[in-house]
Amino acid sequence: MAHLELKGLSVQFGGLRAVDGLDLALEHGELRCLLGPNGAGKSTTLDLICGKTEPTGGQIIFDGKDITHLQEFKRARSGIGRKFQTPAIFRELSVIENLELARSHKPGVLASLTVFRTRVQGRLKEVLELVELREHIHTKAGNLSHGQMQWLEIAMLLMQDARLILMDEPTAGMTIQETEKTGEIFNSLKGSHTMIVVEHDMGFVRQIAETVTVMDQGSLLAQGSIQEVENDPAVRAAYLGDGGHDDA
Ligand SMILES: Nc1ncnc2c1ncn2[C@@H]1O[C@H](COP(=O)(O)OP(=O)(O)OP(=O)(O)O)[C@@H](O)[C@H]1O
Repeated sequence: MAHLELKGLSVQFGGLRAVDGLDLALEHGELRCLLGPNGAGKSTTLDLICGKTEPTGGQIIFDGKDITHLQEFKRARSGIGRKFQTPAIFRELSVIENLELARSHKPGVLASLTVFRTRVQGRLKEVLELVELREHIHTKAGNLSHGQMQWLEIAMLLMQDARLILMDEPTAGMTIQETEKTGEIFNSLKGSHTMIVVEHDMGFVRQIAETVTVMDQGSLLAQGSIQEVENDPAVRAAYLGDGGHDDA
């Protein structure tokens, strides 16, 4: 059974079909890169999956359940995490306080300020090591580098037990080293977390890609391995190639 399935998913804004009959299926633990020209409907697709936008047609099935009209907070509770370009971190709190707050919002865990005294062990330790913030637990989030802030937000989603993580241009504004580290983080989440990554940086896509889906004008244009997609004439015409987006 697919972890996430979109069936004929559509949304119309006035006369514009931003997402138009999109079919997509992701296996458990799969990392899917979502590519396409500006305005193709990629961010809107993520908005539809996390419940920020209500579809005008089609279905969203997550973990075998129809969540098409489920409220956004209930989707978050059921394990769908969304990372936006501007990280949703508390800049005045330390790294560890941000992570403890994220954990305390997990269903079934009582929110309590005493959690701030929790020792760095178990899942928290694992997550801190994954995002290389173990040495920065007492640093104010607002004083972290741009890349570290993005990783902290990913860590927060992991502490909330997000099992499907939706990411919109996660490497925007990152240095080459930060981008590479982000790729390593994503690669190590493969298998245990299902991810959709909207990305324009083709070098980064090559670092992390398994299956790539290309959208154009709200619909699926092509799907396959990075090589298949890069050699597809329709993709080259709409997105890559001359005047396109091959910035690798
Ligand atoms: N809330 C909204 N109301 C009206 N139009 C919208 C809304 N959200 C998105 N759109 C339009 O829907 C289309 C798809 O936008 P979307 O942001 O999903 O594209 P995208 O593929 O993510 O593009 P980019 O790569 O530039 O981020 C665009 O034409 C956009 O202007």
